Amino acid sequence: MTLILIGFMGSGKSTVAGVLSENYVDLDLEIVRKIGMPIAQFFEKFGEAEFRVVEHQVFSELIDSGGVIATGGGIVESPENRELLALQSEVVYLKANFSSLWQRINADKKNVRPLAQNGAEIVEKLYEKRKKSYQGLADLTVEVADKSPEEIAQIIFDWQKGQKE
Ligand SMILES: Nc1ncnc2c1ncn2[C@@H]1O[C@H](COP(=O)(O)OP(=O)(O)OP(=O)(O)O)[C@@H](O)[C@H]1O
Ligand SMILES: O=C(O)C1=C[C@@H](O)[C@@H](O)[C@H](O)C1
Ligand SMILES: [Mg+2]
Repeated sequence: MTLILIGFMGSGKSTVAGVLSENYVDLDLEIVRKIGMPIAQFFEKFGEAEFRVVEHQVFSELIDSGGVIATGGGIVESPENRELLALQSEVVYLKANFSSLWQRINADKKNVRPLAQNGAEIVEKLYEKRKKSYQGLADLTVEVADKSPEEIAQIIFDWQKGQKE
């Protein structure tokens, strides 16, 4: 069984995956490895549609790896990825209100997110558009805005344990 974290940019998928497992797979990092350049540069050169093709390839190769996967915020954009996610039974949605996410995205200088370079209103529209997909595909939803990564990881561990009992 693969534990898959989904949610908007800044929700903490990569951070929480690191607490859950030291061997977690970060889909964005795997994509960077495959394309040989930063994601922002790939968007500039080839555009979002091409990025989604690569994202789907990498995701379908790793989805049955059995560990923990931190997806990118746009994993639900492609219908093919939504189909893959619907077949999984440990999809965890890290949910937060937009203003918390926007604060985190802007404070995070380490990661340049091409789709977050637009103004808050445009990014919020993207958030509103994706919200239903994240929620609809989730087996577990965790409210993350007021919790530490460790608290979030503990909630997920406890839920997983309950699933196995
Ligand atoms: N629970 C938390 N509380 C406070 N800050 C957090 C929490 N989780 C993550 N952060 C911070 O928010 C920022 C975004 O986190 P992270 O990169 O893990 O998000 P992500 O969901 O993987 O984003 P993306 O979709 O762009 O990959 C980072 O600076 C991280 O340190
Ligand atoms: O929300 C998105 O569409 C994205 C989020 C990031 O994790 C990256 O996968 C990329 O920047 C696209
Ligand atoms: Mg991430």
